[in-house]
Amino acid sequence: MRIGIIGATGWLGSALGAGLLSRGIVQPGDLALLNRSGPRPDYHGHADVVWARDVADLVAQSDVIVVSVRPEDWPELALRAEGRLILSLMAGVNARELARCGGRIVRVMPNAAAEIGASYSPFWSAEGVTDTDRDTVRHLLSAIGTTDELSSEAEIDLMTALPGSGAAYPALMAVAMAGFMRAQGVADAIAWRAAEAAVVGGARLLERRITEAPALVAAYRDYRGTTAAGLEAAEAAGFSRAVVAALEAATEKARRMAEGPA
Ligand SMILES: NC(=O)C1=CN([C@@H]2O[C@H](COP(=O)(O)OP(=O)(O)OC[C@H]3O[C@@H](n4cnc5c(N)ncnc54)[C@H](O)[C@@H]3O)[C@@H](O)[C@H]2O)C=CC1
Ligand SMILES: O=C(O)[C@@H]1CCC=N1
Repeated sequence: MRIGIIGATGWLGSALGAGLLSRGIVQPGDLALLNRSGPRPDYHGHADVVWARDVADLVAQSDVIVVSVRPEDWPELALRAEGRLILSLMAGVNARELARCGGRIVRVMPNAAAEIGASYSPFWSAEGVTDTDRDTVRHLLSAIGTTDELSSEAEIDLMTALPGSGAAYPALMAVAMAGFMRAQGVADAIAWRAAEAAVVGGARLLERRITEAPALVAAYRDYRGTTAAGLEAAEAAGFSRAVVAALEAATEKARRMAEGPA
C-alpha cells in the first residue's frame, strides 16, 4: 500500500513518516512525501522515499493520503483525491469540509508524543469508510502509538483539547515549578532537575496505572504533611478549575475552527 504524507517534514508528519519507516509498516519506495521546502537527500535515514512534485503528483502516487498541514493551510491545498482514504490530522477542519476532496474521510487526533512512538491517536470515520479502511488506519497509527475509534466527530474536538495538547500542560507546570525554585535562589540546572523529578518521574510512576491517580492523590493527602498542604493550596488557588477551564477553552476553539468563519 502506498502512503502519501502532505506536510511530511512538519512536527507530526515527520514523526509519522519516521514511525512508518522504522517499523517497516511502509517501504521507502511506497512513501510519497510533500512539503513546502522540497526534497531532502535523507528522510529518517532513507534516500529512496518518493518526493512528490505537487499535491496532484502525491495523490497519483498514493492509496492513502495523510493531511498533516496546519488547518489554515488546508484551503490552499485544493486537494482532489477521489477514491483515496484520507487521514486528516488537522484540528478544527470538519469532515464536511474535508469531503470536498472526494476521498473517504478519517479524522485522527494524535499528539506530539508521536515523536517517541507514544501518541494516543483516537480516530473517527466518516460515512463511506470501510472495515478494511479501519484496519488500515489502525495499522498506520501503530507507527506512532495506540488508538481507539471514536463514535462521533464531536469527540474529535474533545480529543483535540486532550490528548492533542500532548506535552503542553506538563511543560507549563514544569515552567512554573522551575520558576518557583529559581525565585528561591536555587541554581538553574538544579531547579529544572527538581521540576523534571515531579513532572517526568511522576508521569512515569503513573504510566499504565493512570486510573489509580485518585488513590494516589488520596494517599498523599492521608499523610497530612507537606504535599497535602501543597495540594490543598493548589486546589484553593483553583488548580482543578484551571485544568477544566483550559480544556473547555481548547475544545471551544476547535469547535469554532470547525464551524468556520462567522
Ligand atoms: N503538533 C501537535 O502537537 C499536533 C498537531 N496536530 C495537527 O497536525 C497538523 C500538523 O501540525 P504540525 O505538524 O504541528 O505542524 P507543522 O507546522 O510542524 O507542520 C506542517 C507542515 O505542513 C507544511 N505545509 C503547509 N502547507 C503545505 C502545502 N501546501 N504543501 C505541502 N506542505 C505544506 C509546512 O511547511 C509544515 O512543514 C495540524 O493541522 C495540527 O492541527 C494535531 C495534534 C497535535
Ligand atoms: O494546538 C494546536 O492547534 C494543535 C492541534 C492539537 C494540538 N495541537
